[in-house]
Formats: sequence, C-alpha cells, structure tokens
Amino acid sequence: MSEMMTMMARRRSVPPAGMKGPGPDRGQLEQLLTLAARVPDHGKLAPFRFVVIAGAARERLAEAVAAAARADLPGATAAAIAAERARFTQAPVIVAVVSTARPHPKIPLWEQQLCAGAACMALTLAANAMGFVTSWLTGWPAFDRRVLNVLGLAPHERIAGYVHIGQATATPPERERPDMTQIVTWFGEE
Ligand SMILES: Cc1cc2nc3c(=O)[nH]c(=O)nc-3n(C[C@H](O)[C@H](O)[C@H](O)COP(=O)(O)O)c2cc1C
Repeated sequence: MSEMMTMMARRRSVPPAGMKGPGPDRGQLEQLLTLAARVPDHGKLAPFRFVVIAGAARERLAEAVAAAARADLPGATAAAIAAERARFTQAPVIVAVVSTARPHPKIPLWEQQLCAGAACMALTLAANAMGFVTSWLTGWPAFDRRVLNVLGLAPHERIAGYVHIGQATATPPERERPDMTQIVTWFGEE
C-alpha cells in the first residue's frame, strides 16, 4: 500500500476535546486550503469558500454560540453554556467550509453541495497527511442564522462542515466500519 493508502486505511477523526495545539500555522493553512480547493467541480463554479477561525478569533465565535444558547435555553446551567462555548475553543484551528451553491441553469444545486462536501474531505485528508488530526462536525451552530451571521455567511450560504484541526492527545480506537458485502453490488453478477 502507498503511504496515502495506509493513512486512509487508518484514518480516524479525533474529537476537538481530544486535540491540543499547535495547529497548522498560516503558511500551512494556505497550503491545506489550496489542496482542499482542488476538488472535482462540475461547471468549475467553485461553489465553496473557507472561513478560517484560529487563535483568539475563536473566542468571538464561541461567544456568539454561547449567546445564542443562552437566549434559547434561559434555564441552562453555567456548565451547559460552557459546553456550548467549548465547541469552538478546543481545536487550535477550525475551518468553516461554506457551500455557496446557487441555482444554476445547468449544474444542479445537489452537485454543487456535494462539491463543498468534497472540499471538506479533501481538507481532512490533506491535514491528516500534514500530520494533524481532524474532526468534520456540524451540530446546531452550523444551522443557526445568528451564528452564520457572525461568520459573515450570506443568506444563500450554508455550512458544509466545521473542520477542526489540531494535534492528537490520544489515539482513538478503531470503530466498526460498514460491512462491504452490504454496500457493494457488482452490477451484472447478481
Ligand atoms: C457532514 C458531516 C457532519 C458531521 N457532524 C458531526 C457532528 O456534529 N457531531 C459528531 O459527533 N460527528 C459528526 N460527524 C461525524 C464525524 O465527522 C466522524 O466522521 C465520526 O465521528 C466518525 O469518526 P471517523 O471519521 O473516525 O470514522 C459529521 C460527519 C459529516 C460528514
């Protein structure tokens, strides 16, 4: 197996709570985002963009998330609000991969959205190849307009994923994988 195949065969996400710094620096991030942008793209529309949330800027997003949680859950405990805040303060770097899909005469919206998903996966693999661990997450802050406004998303834009990037504090155990016999059909052989 090539190095890339071995890496993919062992790939596991590490949740942000299991991450520490340092994350990729600016130069490394520029490299990673350039690789992530190199995805198949029907119509060459580049229907995605990246918002990098790193260092102290994470606090601004964490605070917006905490404020939205406080507003929605007036009875929430301080610990519950702290947990919401922590969504964006654990990994040293988070990249919000934004789907910018718009109706197009030839390219279906679905394909444009898949393209943004592909950018999430390309970013994940590139960061893993650079020696970082990752977690592709969404959760309610990916769908909450108050949070999206703080990130500067236009009304038609959506979060394809928050890709958290950092160093692992522990190696996650293997998890069960799909039974290939259940998900692969060899057309013509049935
Ligand atoms: C679009 C998308 C959104 C996801 N959002 C979450 C999430 O909000 N919370 C979560 O625990 N896992 C989420 N996951 C799953 C994790 O990224 C991860 O794949 C999962 O924990 C399994 O681990 P593995 O990547 O090591 O196989 C999401 C995956 C995708 C593709």
